[in-house]
Amino acid sequence: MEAKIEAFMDEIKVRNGHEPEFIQAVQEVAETVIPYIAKNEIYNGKNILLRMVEPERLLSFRVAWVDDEGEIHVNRGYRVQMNSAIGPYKGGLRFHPSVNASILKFLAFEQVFKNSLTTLPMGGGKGGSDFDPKGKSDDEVMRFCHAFMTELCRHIGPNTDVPAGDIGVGAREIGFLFGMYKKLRNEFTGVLTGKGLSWGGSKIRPEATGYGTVYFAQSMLKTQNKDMSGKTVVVSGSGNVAQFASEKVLQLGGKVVTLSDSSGYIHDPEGIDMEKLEFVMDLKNNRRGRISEYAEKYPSAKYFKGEKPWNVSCDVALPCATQNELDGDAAKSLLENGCICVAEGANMPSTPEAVHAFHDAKILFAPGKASNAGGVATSGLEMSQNSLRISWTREEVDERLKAIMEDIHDSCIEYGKEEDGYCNYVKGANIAGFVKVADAMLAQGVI
Ligand SMILES: NC(=O)C1=CN([C@@H]2O[C@H](COP(=O)(O)OP(=O)(O)OC[C@H]3O[C@@H](n4cnc5c(N)ncnc54)[C@H](OP(=O)(O)O)[C@@H]3O)[C@@H](O)[C@H]2O)C=CC1
Ligand SMILES: O=C(O)CCC(=O)C(=O)O
Repeated sequence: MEAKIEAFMDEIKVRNGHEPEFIQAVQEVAETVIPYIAKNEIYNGKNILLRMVEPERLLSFRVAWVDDEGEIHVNRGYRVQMNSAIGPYKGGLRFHPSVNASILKFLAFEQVFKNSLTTLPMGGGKGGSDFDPKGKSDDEVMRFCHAFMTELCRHIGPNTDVPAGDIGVGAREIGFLFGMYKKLRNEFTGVLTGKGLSWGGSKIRPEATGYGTVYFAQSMLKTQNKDMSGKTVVVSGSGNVAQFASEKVLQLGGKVVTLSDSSGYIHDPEGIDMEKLEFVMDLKNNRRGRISEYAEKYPSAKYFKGEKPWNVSCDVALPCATQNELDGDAAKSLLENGCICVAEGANMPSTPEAVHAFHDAKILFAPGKASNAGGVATSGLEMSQNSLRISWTREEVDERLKAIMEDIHDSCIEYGKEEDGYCNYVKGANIAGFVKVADAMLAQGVI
């Protein structure tokens, strides 16, 4: 079996040799799905996985825009339309200077499995740009978003491809993108999710990724007759996912002791309560400041410049910032300090070495494609509400989100439980996500 996986990966490396993040994401899937294919006759000889790793379409385009001083800038825009076997392409847009084809292909590939797990009819895609919104005025961000959409609008639509937010793309950017789409196409449709509540957005969508991650962690803890109450929780990031994961932990009686950004982390041993979290939300969402300001405001906290929070002792860790932010050494440190549960809010935040360490220690570990699927699931609910032209209540959406996260947990258990009773959630998520997409691909023939 190892030789089979190696041969498959050799082929992937030849075609995508300069794309390390994409190769990393494919390797993780190949290790769990290829043995499953081998045992299941219907998938044999169909080259399904080889077809799944090749994007159906990869668009790259110039985005030219003018800054406040009248200077012209050029960025690169992308949309990776990875797989549409079970529904229109669906997945976020990322605006960050690190964005390139490798990062977007890894994200789009993971999105295919994640969207399949939600039980909703959504294919997988991802897009974005190397544009850096940091330090830009609202007018500059608006001009960039408008320029980006003048090209993207030709390739998306409510039944074709429905983008949303990701790193660097929040409510402000979705508004500018939606405005330009509506103007160019002269139609008011659910072409983007994460919209404002007065113009087609869904209640709970802003909260959904963070809340869903904690609901998933709660389901994992339940398998050991434990829950979030009284747990000390280390969170990384301080953006959308980190903020609402922290809020849900607090609501469930846990104690959040860290938050971070790309400059460093804060440790508040007294806990980040709701009032302190509201300060962070205003700092990050309105004033667009740095997390170091938290330690200036609250003397109970210390700021650690240039460091990550994984040395802080905790019961539960929620990496909610970015890919590969938690490496093998960080995993060792978490384990030594008593961590029993890791649920990824970010996409692929744990390196392969970290994942192996968690599995070897047999702690509860959930990969992002399962635990952070609440965001895209609620985007799917936003699409349903747009189609029906109705708006569900907060309670209704939250109940559906909870039910979807429980379903995903059940699927991971179904496909990931090992002989000794340990659940390998990575294996479970990969196989459960694969089966639905592969069956649809088989039914639709070689296209
Ligand atoms: N938004 C959503 O609905 C979903 C998001 N995700 C994933 O969750 C993660 C966070 O996204 P989201 O909260 O929406 O994004 P935001 O832009 O709101 O926040 C991102 C956070 O991560 C930090 N960060 C970004 N890049 C780095 C880096 N290279 N090193 C260290 N810290 C970094 C940012 O710090 P700084 O401000 O300094 O850049 C910020 O605190 C991403 O992996 C995303 O793909 C997954 C599912 C859905
Ligand atoms: O809501 C969406 O469509 C996208 C969410 C997303 O980008 C993700 O799940 O990583």
